[in-house]
Order: sequence, then C-alpha cells, then structure tokens
Amino acid sequence: MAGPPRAVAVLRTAVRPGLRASDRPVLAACSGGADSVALAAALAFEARHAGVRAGGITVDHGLQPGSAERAERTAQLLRGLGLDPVLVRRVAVAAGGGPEGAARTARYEALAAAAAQLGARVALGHTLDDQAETVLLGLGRGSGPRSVAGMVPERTADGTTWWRPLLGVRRATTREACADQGLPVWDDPWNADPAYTRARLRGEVLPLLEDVLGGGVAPALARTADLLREDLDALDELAAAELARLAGADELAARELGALPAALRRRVLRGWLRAAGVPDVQAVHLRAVEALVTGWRGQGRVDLPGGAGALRTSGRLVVSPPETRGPRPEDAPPTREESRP
Ligand SMILES: Nc1ncnc2c1ncn2[C@@H]1O[C@H](COP(=O)(O)OP(=O)(O)OP(=O)(O)O)[C@@H](O)[C@H]1O
Repeated sequence: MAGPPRAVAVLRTAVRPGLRASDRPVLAACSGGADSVALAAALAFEARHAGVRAGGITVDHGLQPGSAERAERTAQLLRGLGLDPVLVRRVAVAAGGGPEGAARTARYEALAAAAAQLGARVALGHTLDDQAETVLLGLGRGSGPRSVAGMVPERTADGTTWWRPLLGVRRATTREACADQGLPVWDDPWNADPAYTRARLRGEVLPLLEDVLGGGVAPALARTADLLREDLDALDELAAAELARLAGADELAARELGALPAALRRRVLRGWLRAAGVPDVQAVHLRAVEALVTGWRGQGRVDLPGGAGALRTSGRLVVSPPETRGPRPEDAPPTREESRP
C-alpha cells in the first residue's frame, strides 16, 4: 500500500517522537500560514495514533482588515482536521513600538493562557528556515551566543511548554505538504514586507548567501545553532557548578573567580547577581562587576539595576540586594525583535 506523499510523511515523522514521548495534550498554534497548517495536520493525524489529545488555536490580532473572518476560517480548517478543542482568541495589540513585536507579545500571552487552561503544551510551526534567519539576526545584532544558538526544540518558560517540532523541516516542505493534502494556506503580507528585517533576510540576504556560498546555507546555519547550543549548555552547567563552589551567602570568592576562564567567570557572576535578585543584568553591569576581579585597583561600589550594588571587600565580592525584590528573571532579557519564548 502506498504511503502518504513525501512531504506529508516528513511532517508526520517530525512530530511523532514528541507526541509519543508525553501524553500531555497539545495545542497547535496556527496562523493559517503553510508552516502551522502543515503542523496542525500532522499533529491531528499522529495524535490519534499516539492517543494524545490535540487541539488548535488561532490568534486574531485585529490588525488587518478581515482578520476576524480569516481567524474563523482557520478555526474551521483546524476543526476539519479533527483537532479538539479549537479556540479563537482575539487580542488587543499594544500601541507604540513596532506592531510586529507588540503582536508577538500579545500572541504569546494568549497562547500561554489557553495552554494553561487546558494543561497543554503549545506546538509552534517554526521551521529550519526560521531557525536560519534567527541565527543570522543574532549574528548581525551581536546580541550574544545564545541568540546565535537559535530556538530550542522544547522549552518551558513561566509554566508554559513551547514545542517546535519542525525546526529540522524546510519551509518548502510544509507548503508542499499542504498542497498534497489540499489544505488552503494564507500568506501573511507582513512576511514579505521589506519594512521588516526578517522579511529582507528571507527575501534578499539568504538567497544571496545561497548563491555566493553555493547552496546549503540554511541547513548549515541551523546546524551551527545546534552545535553552539550544546557548547553553551555545557558552559552553563560548568558555571553552575563553579557558582555553587565559590558562592557563600551573598558573597563570592574574588581570587578563585579571577582564575576562571572569562566565559565561565561571566556566567558565574551573572548567576550570582540573579540569585541575589538583581533584575535585568546587562553586559555593561557584568563588565563593571568583573572589573572588581580582573582590574582590581581599589574601586568602590558598582551600582546595579534596581538599586542593588556590588563591591569588593577582604578578597570577596559582596552584593547588596535591590531595594524591592522583583521576580527573578530566568534568562537574559530577549532583544526586542526576538522576544518570543
Ligand atoms: N496568529 C497566530 N495564531 C496562532 N499561532 C500563531 C499565529 N501566528 C503565529 N503563530 C505560531 O507561531 C509560529 C511562528 O510564527 P511567526 O514566525 O510568524 O512568529 P514569531 O515567533 O513571531 O517569529 P518571527 O520572528 O518569524 O515573526 C507559527 O508557525 C505558529 O505556530
């Protein structure tokens, strides 16, 4: 018996292991675009076989004419695939800043709230090509190795689990899978609007790189992200062990810290400041605190966000906590455009 068309099989294979690994319900986040429609179809099919409950959700940002009708059509499509429940969430997008970033923030909040209600994890349709664009954006912005390391296949943040099973699948394959199954897709005009950096990377920079480097650029960038992520995870683990070794109650042994390689030293410092409740620790703060170790010349207290401060005394770094302790951020604050979880 002939199996499904190649592209459909690729999509199903991509979601299968994740569905079999956990019986937690899944909510397919669907914009109506090819990536997330193909994802929803694959999830609907494989979830039945895995005995996992799979629903769908589409968010209406209310930013384009006809968006409510389009959201309703997407919801019908999801119901037709057999997903249950299927939710439509209308969000209010904050004014000010870029509309793209504000829409993303509102969308992720709505997805997280719906997932919490259902006890589900959220499946997102980011593809290998999205990963490649993310890596290039991170490189170009100089926003640190974590942004160059791209998106992770699964991540829990603030109680919501975000699952990206298509990070190894090409965007063209999702389109093909939709065509093979006769599924209508909607092309968001924003995705091709040269006003957006990501759209220009997609439409201009990556094709040029492909041409100059002779192909294979997107998979190479995605592979780079995977390798880098492994290295960074290992460094984070080593740094956590060093922090446990060197930190006392709100203090840190300066000489031992100075003997560590810079990549570990900065991670230890960042972890230490976060553990002390210092909010929003940026590279500039880190450098100033690090100078108490690597460039010690008797300098005074380093001021930190939230009214906190760090100083060196008797061979130890001491942190005075912020005036009012806020929530402790788990990760570095994301850059504006990349504020997705
Ligand atoms: N309106 C929407 N409703 C539900 N889910 C959505 C919606 N828009 C996007 N998504 C989900 O998010 C995934 C990624 O979409 P998209 O690339 O537009 O978002 P992003 O995270 O903001 O990334 P980018 O930086 O590329 O804009 C989609 O594949 C889909 O799973």
